[in-house]
Amino acid sequence: MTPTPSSRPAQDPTAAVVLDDVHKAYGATRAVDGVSLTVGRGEFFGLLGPNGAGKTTVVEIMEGQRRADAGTVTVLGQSPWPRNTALLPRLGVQTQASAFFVRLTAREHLATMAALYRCDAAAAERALASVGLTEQGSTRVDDLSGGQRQRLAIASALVHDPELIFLDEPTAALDPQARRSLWEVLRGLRSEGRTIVYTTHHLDEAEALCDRVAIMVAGRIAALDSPGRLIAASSPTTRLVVPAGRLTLERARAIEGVDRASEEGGAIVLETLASGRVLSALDQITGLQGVQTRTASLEDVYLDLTGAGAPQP
Ligand SMILES: Nc1ncnc2c1ncn2[C@@H]1O[C@H](COP(=O)(O)OP(=O)(O)OP(=O)(O)O)[C@@H](O)[C@H]1O
Repeated sequence: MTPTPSSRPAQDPTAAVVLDDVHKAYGATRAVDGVSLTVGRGEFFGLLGPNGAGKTTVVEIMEGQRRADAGTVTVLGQSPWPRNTALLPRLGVQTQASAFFVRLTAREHLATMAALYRCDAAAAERALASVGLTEQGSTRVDDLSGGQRQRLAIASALVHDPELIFLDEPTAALDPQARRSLWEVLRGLRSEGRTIVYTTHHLDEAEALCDRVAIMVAGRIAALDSPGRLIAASSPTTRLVVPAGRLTLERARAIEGVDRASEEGGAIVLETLASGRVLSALDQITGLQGVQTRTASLEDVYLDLTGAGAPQP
């Protein structure tokens, strides 16, 4: 289905998840404070926000691990609470602290997971292949690299072919290469049309992978849309980066059309709403060689929404 840009729940009975005005408090802490959202079938949906924003609590409520204090929660057409055992096999859950049978091989581990879900060994083999671990099938879980273990954790969440998958920071603690290679696995899941709720602190990742993202701040949804639309709707400011030693801050600030100038690692960063005018002034002063234009990213949107007073990781 086509994702809806609105943060209000669509009245779509076939949606994977519909939250309507969901609240959850722990004592005086309003962890979730009126969250409404819809995750469409086949959607790769990102949940972003600083530490303590309420992401985990929202996911736990969707998974049926926690009861919402108020509001309605519908997951695959059903209420996940009280714990709905008919729903559980339809969900796949990967957590940051995934439990493994460490003395088994990757293949044996998945075969055990498959058996727990009453699936056959072919299901384990398919899950192994879908995360690119077939070659490591005979490697003991203990001997897998960090990136391979994360793949195995994802495969464990996929083995029973669930309709809805929750992935919680699967790329946390991976080196940049392993992270990028896991992106390919995630892109593969996306192209298979799986419905995924994806929690991450990596904004580049959310921008690259997610159909839509919800940015949570202090228990509420501060923004919800596709990364592209969020970026397009954000500040129209362009940043021009002039290499070190070419321009003083004072001179930069005097250029007509420059709203703000700052120094970043020796380079001068100019913020402007009139990039054409400023670029031609720069051309006169220092030449344009090496001058970079930085367009807005999801990170800019995120920092705008969460920057002031928000708890930082
Ligand atoms: N079991 C609990 N008891 C009391 N307070 C809790 C509990 N779980 C979470 N909280 C509080 O609720 C708020 C939301 O926490 P939550 O873990 O949902 O946020 P989060 O966005 O997932 O954070 P992180 O990115 O650090 O995982 C925080 O203030 C947290 O301290």
